[in-house]
Amino acid sequence: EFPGTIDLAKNRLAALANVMTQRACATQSTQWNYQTLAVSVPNPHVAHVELNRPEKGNAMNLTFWREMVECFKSLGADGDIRAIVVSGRGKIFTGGLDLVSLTQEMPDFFDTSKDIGRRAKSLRQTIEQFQQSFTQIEQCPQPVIAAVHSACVGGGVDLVTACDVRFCSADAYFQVKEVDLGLAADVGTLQRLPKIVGNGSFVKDICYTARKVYSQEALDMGIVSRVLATKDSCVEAALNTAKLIAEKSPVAVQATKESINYSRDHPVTDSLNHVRLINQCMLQSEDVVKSAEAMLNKETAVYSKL
Ligand SMILES: CC/C=C\C=C\CC(=O)SCCNC(=O)CCNC(=O)[C@H](O)C(C)(C)COP(=O)(O)OP(=O)(O)OC[C@H]1O[C@@H](n2cnc3c(N)ncnc32)[C@H](O)[C@@H]1OP(=O)(O)O
Repeated sequence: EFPGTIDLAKNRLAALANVMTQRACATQSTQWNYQTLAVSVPNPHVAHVELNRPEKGNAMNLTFWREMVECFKSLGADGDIRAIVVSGRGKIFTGGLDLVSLTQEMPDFFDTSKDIGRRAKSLRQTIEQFQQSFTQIEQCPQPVIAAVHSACVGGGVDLVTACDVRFCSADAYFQVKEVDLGLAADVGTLQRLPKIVGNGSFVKDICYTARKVYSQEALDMGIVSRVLATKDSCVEAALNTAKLIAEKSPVAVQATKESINYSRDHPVTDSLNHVRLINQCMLQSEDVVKSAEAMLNKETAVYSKL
């Protein structure tokens, strides 16, 4: 009877909902304060982690290695976050291990006055800590999407191989650069890349030669699943994919990540048993009923915080 009044009320409610969503996103993003990473929540339930040393080519110093663990532990434990995008600020995605910090912040590496056994032990601990920086991405329950532009060198390849999904821009290249520095890659590439691309000859080709793999070859060989024209369109595509994931049941998505990752490292029979154990719990989730009802009623299901 009062169509004008009803429309007005509807518009006000929509505006209010919009403001509340923006406030929720802003409140969430203030809890992550880092020197080498910028974390924001551009869409509800979606976190965007940007490597944030653009003036240093997002090179990985000691602070970065520590903050990656803190950041992904914190995001992983956040029941409001359902998908995460990782990209790099500035001209390049990352130049990898900070070669300046290697000499300035990690003097133990080169201190020949110390006993070899003690130096080796200290180095082993450092490598383990650095490995954890990227293993934390794999262990975080939410899917992580890498959006790579321009150079992704050394530690950058270690980082993106720990992510669940990789997109890149047309100008991107991947370089397993370690042999050029006289070392074997040791923070994940040699372990994860063969399982991503499934072509041992290609993996050894690029790891022995440190040659650059440009976007088209990266797509052909399965390092990435999409190539976008520019950095901006690449980040946008990653955020859109994250948004799509965030609309699904977080129970279903996180169990899916856990099962795929487990199956990568175990025989099929063990993996089938593993998913049985997950689903004997998760099939009882309210999300299953909600999803079925929404499907039958041609509605969109809304899932509660995990
Ligand atoms: C326990 C071990 C754990 C991990 C091990 C990881 C191994 C590796 O990561 S090996 C790879 C090491 N990285 C490199 O060898 C790359 C060195 N950088 C470059 O070759 C180039 O910078 C580039 C990545 C090709 C980018 O070139 P360009 O686009 O021309 O930019 P630049 O002007 O060169 O760089 C801008 C700015 O960033 C600094 N920078 C870039 N990468 C690094 C780095 N890896 N370490 C320290 N600094 C880096 C570069 O010096 C520039 O800074 P200025 O102050 O302007 O000089």
